[in-house]
Amino acid sequence: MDIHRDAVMKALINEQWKRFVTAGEDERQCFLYNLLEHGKHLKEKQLQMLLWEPIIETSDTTLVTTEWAMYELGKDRVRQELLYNEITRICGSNKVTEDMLSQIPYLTAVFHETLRYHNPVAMVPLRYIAINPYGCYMDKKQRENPDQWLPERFLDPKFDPMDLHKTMAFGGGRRVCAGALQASLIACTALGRFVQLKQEEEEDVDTVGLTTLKLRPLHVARKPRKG
Ligand code: HEM
Repeated sequence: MDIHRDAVMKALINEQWKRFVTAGEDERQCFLYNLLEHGKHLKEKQLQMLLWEPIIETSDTTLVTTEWAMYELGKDRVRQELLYNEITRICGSNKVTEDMLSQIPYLTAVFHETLRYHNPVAMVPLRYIAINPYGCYMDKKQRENPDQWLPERFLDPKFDPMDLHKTMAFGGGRRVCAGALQASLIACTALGRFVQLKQEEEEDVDTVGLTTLKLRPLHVARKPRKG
């Protein structure tokens, strides 16, 4: 793991460093440039870890939530159909975009219910105390059927549709997640697109081929098998 991480971070830093040489002032306004410019005392490993952590914490949480939502929808044909119909009603044959999300409440409900049911951050540190969200979410006194994945619970009028903090997934207080809106937009748009793709192009999508091409260089993936 260490070797892979080091190799990826080294390649990423080198790539960006080359870009910074020709980039304008505006394009240099980023976390990495500031680290490289003002963190000359940092060892290479420290630099890599400072970069690695936010990448993983922001992309892993969002990706894992999207994956769990797809898993739950994949198991639940009825709710998958419901979501598909709602998306089609709003978007027609167009692809889901971020600006349409506020009109598709079931999609955001799927996102929030997935955060509740498969919380990607197991412990939420509120600095002086740590909260166990799973314990709170599964409390039968607080929620009906807490052990079931039921997105409709977040359609209850007691929840503000635009509230990103229907669960404790993004923490709270001063250190509340700075990317909650972005995570919600990315995950919901991706989910919406996957559901559209699944229903409309089910027959055409060669998922095995796609994965193979992504994971292996093209010339290797295309090499005909012997025998
Ligand atoms: C589903 C996805 C995500 C979840 C569940 C999540 C959860 C959290 C939690 C619980 C914290 C608070 C940690 C603490 O109290 O120390 C946090 C902090 C933070 N998150 Fe997220 N996060 C997600 C996605 C993102 C994304 C996409 C970004 C950026 C684009 C982001 C940026 C941040 C930042 C910068 C902080 C630190 C805030 C601070 O300490 O002032 N997060 N996140």
